[in-house]
Amino acid sequence: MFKKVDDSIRMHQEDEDYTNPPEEFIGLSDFTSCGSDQLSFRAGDRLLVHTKTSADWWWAELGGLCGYVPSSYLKQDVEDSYLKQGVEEDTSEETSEDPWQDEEYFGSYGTLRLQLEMLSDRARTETYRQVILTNSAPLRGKVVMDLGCGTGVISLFCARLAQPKAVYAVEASSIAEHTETLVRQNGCEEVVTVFQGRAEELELPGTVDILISEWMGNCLLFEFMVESVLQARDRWLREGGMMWPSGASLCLVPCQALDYYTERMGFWEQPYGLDFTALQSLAQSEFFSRPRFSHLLQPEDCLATPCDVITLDMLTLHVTDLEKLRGQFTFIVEKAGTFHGFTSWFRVQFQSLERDKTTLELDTGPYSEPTHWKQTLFMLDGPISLLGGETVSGIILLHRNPVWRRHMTVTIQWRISSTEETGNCMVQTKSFPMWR
Ligand SMILES: N=C(N)NCC[C@H]1O[C@@H](n2cnc3c(N)ncnc32)[C@H](O)[C@@H]1O
Repeated sequence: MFKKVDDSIRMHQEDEDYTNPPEEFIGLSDFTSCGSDQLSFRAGDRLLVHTKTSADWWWAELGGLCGYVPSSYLKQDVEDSYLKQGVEEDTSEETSEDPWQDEEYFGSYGTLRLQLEMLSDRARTETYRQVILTNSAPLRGKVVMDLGCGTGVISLFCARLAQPKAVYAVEASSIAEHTETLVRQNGCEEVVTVFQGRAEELELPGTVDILISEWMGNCLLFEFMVESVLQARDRWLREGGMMWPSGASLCLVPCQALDYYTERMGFWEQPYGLDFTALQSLAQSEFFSRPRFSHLLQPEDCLATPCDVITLDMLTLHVTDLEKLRGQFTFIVEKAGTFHGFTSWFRVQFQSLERDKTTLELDTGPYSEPTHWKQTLFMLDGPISLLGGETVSGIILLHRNPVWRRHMTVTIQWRISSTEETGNCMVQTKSFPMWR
């Protein structure tokens, strides 16, 4: 909860534009402050927003306290604002927004562009093929659900490389209309049945022995398709059945990102001999306030040994666990360099159907063959020079958006302490909306 006013905050209040009276907003969900200048509130609280400092963070007041609040957690007080503007209250628009954005989401997956990107990802697709191939014997006679099958490639692997009793290929986007044809053209129609629709809404012929899905998004969870997988597990996976992937880990490392920093920030130093540094604060807000997807981290830019910060067991994970996931880290900086930010990626494991057989893994990190996800970069506001030997420790919070259910905010809190550090070192924190 925000308590003291330090210089930046005081400067901010002096900037207050008093010609614009504060607007009243209502909290859509609880928000717990992740930094000393943020303001916690509960769903239903009525906050006064004084300044919309940026698209994502607003300066607000509640009960005499002020602080930054995430704009995506607030809803205009329709009664109040419409009355002020004398606008006829029309909630139809407000309620028509689908929090899952399914039309846009499944619309994009109905295009070959995304399906091609996933199929062209050799490391991804070959891993799933190897999982089927190495488990072909125990797959005999089993019933498999392939959730989000897309073109059906995993289902076809099952039918062609093993002898399952049945494969239920479930796909909500319009690509499913073509999947039926692909199943027939590859002679798998006896085994593979395509079900077009959202997995949550479908009736399957019965329970399944294995639930296989390629559900992972950037930073592991973006899109939150994992919720659909867990719902399907709870409804269709038989007791003792197998989840593929069986486990998932989110990995993190402090890193250099000099090329990206130079390209987006350094550029303004002297373009064409001119001084454009006045644009650098805007550049920081525009380029560094959100994660950068598809960042290709070079191994030599890792400043420490990466670590798993969040680990999920797909058999025991609950949908409610997805609201807030927390991990912690302690990195020992292994070489001198510039700390530009943190990079994250994920690994997923496929436990063998046969006891004590090898667990296969898909690692999307910088030390493995690149995948279409690449990695996700979280840039600090400003680079920090490190000598080597320092400790970078802290926590990472994945806070699912209570309104936009495929989105989340990643908050990283860290402190840098060096061996000769005396007294308390500063704890830094930064929140990155992904994307709302
Ligand atoms: N990040 C990913 N791996 N995305 C793959 C998503 C694939 O699964 C499909 N899909 C996602 N959620 C669902 C669902 N609840 N039901 C059926 N298909 C789904 C989607 O249309 C696409 O073909």
